[in-house]
Amino acid sequence: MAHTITTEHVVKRYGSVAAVDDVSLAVGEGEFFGILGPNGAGKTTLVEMMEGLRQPDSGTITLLGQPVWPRNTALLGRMGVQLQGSAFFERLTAREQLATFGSLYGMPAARVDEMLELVGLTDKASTRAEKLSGGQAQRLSIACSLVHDPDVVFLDEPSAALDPQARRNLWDVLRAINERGKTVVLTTHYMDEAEILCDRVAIMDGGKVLQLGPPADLVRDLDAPVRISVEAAALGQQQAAGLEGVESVSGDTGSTVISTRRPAPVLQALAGMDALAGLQVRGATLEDVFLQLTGREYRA
Ligand SMILES: Nc1ncnc2c1ncn2[C@@H]1O[C@H](COP(=O)(O)OP(=O)(O)OP(=O)(O)O)[C@@H](O)[C@H]1O
Repeated sequence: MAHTITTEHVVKRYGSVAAVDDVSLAVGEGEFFGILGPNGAGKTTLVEMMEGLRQPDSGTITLLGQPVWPRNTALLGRMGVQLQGSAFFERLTAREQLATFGSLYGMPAARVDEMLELVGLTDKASTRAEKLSGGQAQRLSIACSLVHDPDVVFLDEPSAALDPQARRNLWDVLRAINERGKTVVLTTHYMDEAEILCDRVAIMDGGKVLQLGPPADLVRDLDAPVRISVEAAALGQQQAAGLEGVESVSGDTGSTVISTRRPAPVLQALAGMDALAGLQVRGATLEDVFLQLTGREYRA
């Protein structure tokens, strides 16, 4: 696969803090690439260096085959950087915002309507930016980053502060962008978002990339047990411990929770005992990957 972005041994320090500490990675063409980590992990610093907005202390970064530092204006038209909502011209409507950005790049007027459609804001075209909801403003800022038809789009925590429904709507927009062939680099501290959207994800903490790969592979490589829970009234802990394939049993409020790497015989036994009330089956997630890598719970 051709590489759209490469970073080699990139380091950025602020005083004694290594915000980004020797990061080497490559983002493929057309890839949906996630950078995941808790607050302060170094995500924004890394992405801003990829965008050519901050200078690495050492290491090299290329974007579309060219060095990004010193500031490379030839790359500006080929990358889209999501603006924060506060960067809007407050008194302009959604359509006027887009038209303003588009005209800077000589884009035809029809492009504006196409972008409004893409992010689901056609019916808000005449609404002023200051009157948009949080989710609508985020989508408009994404449309602004795409209006000049860049090859690579950087989105820094686009779903922060959105309610669950607005986040899901945004995910549809992000998928649509990637399906148009754009390389997407997304930073997020939401594990589920990274798991659902990204082809590959780099898990960062303390300035380092701790793990990198497709979310499903990272989870599978853990070889973590599946947790099966049923109502405690349907199955006691002692009974559960005697079933084939059970590794350990615990309980929480009103439930019996079984850990197993062989869920099939356990589920079969539960069905046979008519003990499926309140059944929940939970596989490992990226949160478990983070826990294993760092020895601590993930707290965004
Ligand atoms: N301009 C700066 N001056 C001093 N320290 C900084 C600066 N920018 C970032 N840092 C520090 O570098 C570390 C990484 O910050 P960064 O913003 O890259 O993390 P992040 O993963 O994007 O976090 P968040 O999810 O909170 O945005 C933090 O310890 C932060 O305090």
